[in-house]
Amino acid sequence: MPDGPQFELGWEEWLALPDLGLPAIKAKIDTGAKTSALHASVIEPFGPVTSPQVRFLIQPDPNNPALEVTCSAPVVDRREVTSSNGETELRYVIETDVEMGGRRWPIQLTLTNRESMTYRMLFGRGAMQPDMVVDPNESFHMPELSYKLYKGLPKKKPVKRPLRIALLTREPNNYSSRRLVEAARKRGHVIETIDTARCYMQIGTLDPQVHYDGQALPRYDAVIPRIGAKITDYGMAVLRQFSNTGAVCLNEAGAIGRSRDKLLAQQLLARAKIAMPVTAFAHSPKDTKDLIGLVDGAPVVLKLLTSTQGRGVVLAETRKAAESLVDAFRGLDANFLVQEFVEEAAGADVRAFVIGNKVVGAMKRQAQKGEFRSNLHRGGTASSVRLTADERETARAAAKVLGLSVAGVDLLQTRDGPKVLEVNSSPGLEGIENASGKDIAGQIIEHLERQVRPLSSDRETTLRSNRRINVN
Ligand SMILES: Nc1ncnc2c1ncn2[C@@H]1O[C@H](COP(=O)(O)OP(=O)(O)OP(=O)(O)O)[C@@H](O)[C@H]1O
Ligand SMILES: [Mg+2]
Ligand SMILES: [Mg+2]
Repeated sequence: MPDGPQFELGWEEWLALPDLGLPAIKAKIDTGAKTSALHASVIEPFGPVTSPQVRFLIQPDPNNPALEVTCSAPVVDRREVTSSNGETELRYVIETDVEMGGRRWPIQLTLTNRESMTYRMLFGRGAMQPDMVVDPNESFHMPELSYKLYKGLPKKKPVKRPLRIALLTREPNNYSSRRLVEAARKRGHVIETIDTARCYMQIGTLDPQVHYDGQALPRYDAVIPRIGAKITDYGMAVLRQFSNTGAVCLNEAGAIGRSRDKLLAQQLLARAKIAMPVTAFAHSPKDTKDLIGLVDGAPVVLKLLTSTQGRGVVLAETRKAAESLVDAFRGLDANFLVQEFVEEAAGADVRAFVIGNKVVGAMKRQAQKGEFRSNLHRGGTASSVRLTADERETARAAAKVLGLSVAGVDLLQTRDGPKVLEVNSSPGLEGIENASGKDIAGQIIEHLERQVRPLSSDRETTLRSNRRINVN
């Protein structure tokens, strides 16, 4: 440690990033991290090959998402960074000045758009000067700043203009795709249908692109993912690449992944105290009896994890039947879950359609006589329904926990209130539009319009150029 007076930091500090136009940021000081990180969104590269830049959006105040600042900075690198939750991400690295306690010096920052971080900035040891020490018991050793410093900065409004939208789907002609295309065109946007499975990409460039049929796709303002269960993993990779190009994704790849992994989704919902039917999973065949006991014995519902449209969902009325079914599924090497049978739902469930933290429509599906599965593909019928406040709140919360901005939340109506069956990240539009009589496709496009940021003039340069920059 150097002699002389030390520059002592607490474990959280206010600082400024003047070159980015950020007069006040609350940062977590983290000597366990080498690299510093800034929580940004809508990260997009621009500028000439010789001096690449990146533009991004910052919401400095975690409690005021309406406060947004658009920043730009020179890119010095792209780097693989593993964050504290273990996920590895390819991030832009920028260099900019930091100001703290009357000092100003250049630091390197990576840009990440992980959702919901309490601190907008992580100040790592790589950014610390030789005489700096950190007192883990103290907060705010440096002079306190305030978000009030942002007052007077010009406000950015979402601009009404024709958007360039990509609809990622393998089924361009189904009802949902046709309605989304129609709704986008009606509102003056340009929308192209793109087959997810035909997209390919080169990873690790400063200028991410998605290729299709021998050509680089243009930059889209927004992408609507309608990713089928069969290509979830590849579809998520394609979507992440689109996100890297600066496109707004209607649902993020991570959120789609969380909802598709039924075990993970159930665990996340349970952790958020969202009511669900009692559910159990096991891996070893030795635990069959105990597994059925965990959900209180027969009758139970067994579900193949790869099931869709009700096909892999069976009711075992007796314990014996449940045991033989479990054994049969095991013999087929199938992954499945065992769930308490909610008899009073009486063959009905409720689909709540969530867009941007609001339930915009709902329908009740009733199974045909002698059937407990209400799926429309199994002969169920749909009708419009008015949800209770509890049902609306449960649906909204379930979508939020998984990070989905558009979701179809399926609920069973039980004696103890609504219980979540599952959350769909690409909910179909046909049943809900017909039953509710609402223009759900139009509302989805309207939601996208609110998410897309205004263009600045130099964005046009990026649109035209087809350059590719290798960092190494
Ligand atoms: N625990 C339960 N108790 C009573 N009824 C149930 C239960 N689980 C499912 N059902 C009925 O069976 C139907 C199908 O179940 P579920 O939605 O879980 O599977 P799925 O439709 O095959 O999956 P996906 O919706 O992903 O295609 C539900 O819509 C509901 O009507
Ligand atoms: Mg279902
Ligand atoms: Mg589903």
